[in-house]
Amino acid sequence: MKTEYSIITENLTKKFDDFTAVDGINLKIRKGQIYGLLGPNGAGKSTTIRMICGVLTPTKGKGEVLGLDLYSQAEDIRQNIGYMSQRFSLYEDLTVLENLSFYASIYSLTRGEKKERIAELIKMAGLEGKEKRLAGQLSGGWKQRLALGCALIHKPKLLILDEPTAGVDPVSRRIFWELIYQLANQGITILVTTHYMDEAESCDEVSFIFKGKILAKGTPEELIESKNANNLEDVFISYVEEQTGQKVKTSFNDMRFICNRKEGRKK
Ligand SMILES: Nc1ncnc2c1ncn2[C@@H]1O[C@H](COP(=O)(O)OP(=O)(O)OP(=O)(O)O)[C@@H](O)[C@H]1O
Repeated sequence: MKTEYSIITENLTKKFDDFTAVDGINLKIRKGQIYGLLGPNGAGKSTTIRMICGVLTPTKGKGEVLGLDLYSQAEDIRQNIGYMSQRFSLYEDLTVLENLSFYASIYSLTRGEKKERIAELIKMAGLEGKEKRLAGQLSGGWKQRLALGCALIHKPKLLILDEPTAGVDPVSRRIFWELIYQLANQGITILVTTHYMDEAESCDEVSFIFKGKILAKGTPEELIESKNANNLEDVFISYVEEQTGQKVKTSFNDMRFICNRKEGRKK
């Protein structure tokens, strides 16, 4: 498989007993790309990610991550990627510094490397002055950036983010995405799942997953054009409607209109 790609999967499939959660997924993610996986709840995004991270063995198909085989080199994959889940994987009763230090030990950084890297990451995450705060006492946005720092401690070339901005405020989301851009500009490949369509539009390429299958993939511009839509949210809804045969009743604009009318009636 070619080395210009950080992730390649062919017919990647995962079954849980008789249920097929991921059904023949083909991905080619170039080095340095920000790649988004989109899809409704239960579509199979996290299961796909867990296979790519080397924590879940596929039922069928093949794949390479950073040139490493998904089956025979899963442990090497786990060591070489950065992973951040929506639950942030922090130790809430440890301080900011202790969390970073803990992750540095897991990846066997030397004492010198550890000190230097932790200082870099504290700065990157804007956590200066908060080093001695317990992670559990940080607000959502700070926790999120600390978790990102922990995921980057060993300078991974591939960063995998599973709904990293779920539950954080809009300002924190923007700050987080600025960091993501900076990392991509440094050549780090980023695979991210999100339910936020503004975030999806910030990706270089995206795939829509529905019931374990990829329905469409391309740049956000290509997908918007292909459906003659105004934005990725409308494209997403259009695919869901096609697949379920059910019309999603109203756009947000229509809803605002309906609410205004109701307000009007009350007066
Ligand atoms: N360990 C498991 N055993 C059985 N079924 C599972 C398991 N893990 C996931 N599933 C099922 O596989 C399907 C896909 O789940 P997955 O978590 O990958 O979806 P998702 O797209 O990440 O959803 P969300 O957006 O809600 O996080 C779901 O129906 C889920 O219930």
